[in-house]
Amino acid sequence: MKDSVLLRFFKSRKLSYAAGFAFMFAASFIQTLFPKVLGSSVDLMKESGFALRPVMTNVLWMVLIALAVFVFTFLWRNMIIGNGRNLECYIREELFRHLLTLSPSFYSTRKTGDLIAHAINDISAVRMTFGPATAMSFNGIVICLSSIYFMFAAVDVRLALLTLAPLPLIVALMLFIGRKIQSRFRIVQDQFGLVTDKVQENISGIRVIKAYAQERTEIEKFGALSRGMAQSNVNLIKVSAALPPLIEFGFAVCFVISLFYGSRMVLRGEISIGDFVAFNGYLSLIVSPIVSIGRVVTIFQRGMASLGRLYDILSVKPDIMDSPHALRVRPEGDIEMRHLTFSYEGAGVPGLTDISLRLPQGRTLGVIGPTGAGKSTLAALLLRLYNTAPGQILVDGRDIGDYSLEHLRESIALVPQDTFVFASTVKDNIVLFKDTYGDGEIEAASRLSLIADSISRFPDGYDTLLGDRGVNLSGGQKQRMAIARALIRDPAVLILDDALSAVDAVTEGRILESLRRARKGRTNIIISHRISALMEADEIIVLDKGAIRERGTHETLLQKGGMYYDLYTAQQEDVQRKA
Ligand SMILES: Nc1ncnc2c1ncn2[C@@H]1O[C@H](COP(=O)(O)OP(=O)(O)OP(=O)(O)O)[C@@H](O)[C@H]1O
Repeated sequence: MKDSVLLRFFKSRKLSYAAGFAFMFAASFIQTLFPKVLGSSVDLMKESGFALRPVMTNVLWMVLIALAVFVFTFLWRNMIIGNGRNLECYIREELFRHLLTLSPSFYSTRKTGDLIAHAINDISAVRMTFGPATAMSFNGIVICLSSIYFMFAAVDVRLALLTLAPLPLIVALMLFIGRKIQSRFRIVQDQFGLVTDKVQENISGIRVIKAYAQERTEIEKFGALSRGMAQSNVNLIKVSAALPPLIEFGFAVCFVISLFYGSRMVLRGEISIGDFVAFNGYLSLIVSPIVSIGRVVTIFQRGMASLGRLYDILSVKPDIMDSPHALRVRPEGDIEMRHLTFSYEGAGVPGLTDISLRLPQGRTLGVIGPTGAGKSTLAALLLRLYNTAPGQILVDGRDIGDYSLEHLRESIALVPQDTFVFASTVKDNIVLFKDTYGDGEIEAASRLSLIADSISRFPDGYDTLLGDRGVNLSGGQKQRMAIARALIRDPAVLILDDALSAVDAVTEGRILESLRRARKGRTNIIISHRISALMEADEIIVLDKGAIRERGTHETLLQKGGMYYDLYTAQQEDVQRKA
C-alpha cells in the first residue's frame, strides 16, 4: 500500500518528474562549467596584459551560463518541489479517505492526537523527503561529482588529491555529530508532544479544571514540562552549534592546502593561474552540498519512519465493507434477530448474548436496562458499525450484511446519546451538509422534534453558527437537533438511544407524541432509562448483562413483578418525591 500510494503518484506525474530531473541535471552540470570559464578568462587576461577585448567571448559565456542556471533551476524547483506539495496533498486525501472507511473498532484502539500527528507531521516529513531532500541530494551529487571530476581531470590530480584529503574526515565527523543531533532532536520532539498534549487537555477540560480549582497545579505541571522542553533544546544546541564551525574549519584546511600547493605549482609553471582560480571555484562549489549531507540524511530518516507509520494505517483493511453483490435498495424496516451473540474485540465477556426478537415494520420496540447492559451495542449492530455472524440480524428477511452500507444507513437512523455538533450553521447541522433538502423539509423536521421554537429565537435562525465560535446549544437542544437530523432523512427505522435524557418529562412526552403521529407505519426503537419514554411500545425488552431478562408490553411486564416492575416503582416514587 505504501509503495502503491507513492508509485501511483509518481506514475501520474512521471512526465513532470522526468522533465524536472532533466532540468536539474542540466542546471547542476552547467553550474560547474562556470569556474572553468572563469579560470580561462583569467589566463586570457594575463596573456593579453589584462586587456578586456579577448575575454569578451568568455564574459558572454559566463552570462549565458548564469542565465541557463537561473532558467533551469527555476524550472526544476517548480517541478520537483511543487510536486512534493502535490504529493503531500495526495497522501493527505488518501489517508482521509481511508480513515473514513475504517470502523469504530479501529478508532477505539488509536489516540486521536496520534492520528492528527500522522495527518500533519508524518505527511509533511514524507513531502520533505520526496521534494526538497531528493532534489538537494540529486543536485548535490551532480555538482560534487562534476566539480571533483574537473578538479582531477582539468586541473591537476596531485593538487586535487591533497586538497580533498580532509574531505572524508569532514563527512565522517558530520555524520557522527548528525546522529547525536538526531537523538537529541527526538527528545525535543517528545517534550514538545508532552507540552502540546498538556495545552490541548487543559483547553478541552477547562470547565473541569476551573470547577475543581486545579489552575495552580496545572500551571505548575505545565511549567515543569515547559522547562523540560527548554532544557532539551539547550542540550540540542550544545551539539548542533558545533557542526557549522567544524565544517567551516574543515573546508578552511582544504583551502589552505590548495593555496599552499596550488600557488607553488603556479610558480613552477605546472598549472596556470587560471587553473588555480578554477580549482578554488570548484572547491567553493562543493562546500554547500557537503554541508547539506547531514540535513538530507536526517530528512530521509525521518521521512522513511513517517512513511512506515502512514503505511501502518493505510494497510489496515476496513473490516466493514459492502459485499461484492451488495443490495442497493433501502430496506423498509422489518427487523429480526436470531440468537444474536456479539463480543467486542479483546473483551472478556460478550456484549450481547443470545438475543432473539422480531420487530415487524411499523412497530415500536422499547429497550430498557441498567447501564452497561448492551443497549447501545444493540443499536450499533443494527447500523452495522460492527460485523455480526451471518443470519443473526435480518432486515426485511435478508442478512444485514447483504445490503450496501449506504442504503442500510440511509434507511436506519440513529440518534445517539451524545450528539456531535459541527462548527457550522444550524441548517448544515440538520441536513449534514446535503443540499438536497428544501427549507420546508428542514422546518418540518425541526417542528417534529420540537426544536423549531428554539431555532427561531437564535440570532440568525437556521443560519446561526453553532460550535465554539457560535451559539452553544444546551444538552436538550442538542438532542432535539439530533432528532431533526435523523427525521429529515425519513428513515424506515428510527433508533433513539437515550436521546431524550436531557429534556424534561413534559417535553419528552410531547416529542414522543409528535413522533407517534408523524411516523405511522415506520419502525421505531426507543432505548431509554426512563420507563415513561417507552411504556407505549408494542414490545419492551429488559436487557441485563447483554441478555434479555424480561420481555412483553408495559402491562404484562408490570404484572410479572420482576426487574421492570422494580424499575417502574422506583421511578414512580422518584416522581412523587419530586412532586
Ligand atoms: N467499543 C467498545 N469496546 C469494548 N467494549 C465496549 C465497547 N463499547 C461498549 N463496550 C462494553 O459493552 C458493554 C455494553 O455497553 P453498552 O454501551 O452497549 O451499554 P448500555 O446498555 O448502552 O449502557 P448505558 O446505559 O450506560 O449507555 C459494556 O460492558 C461496555 O463496557
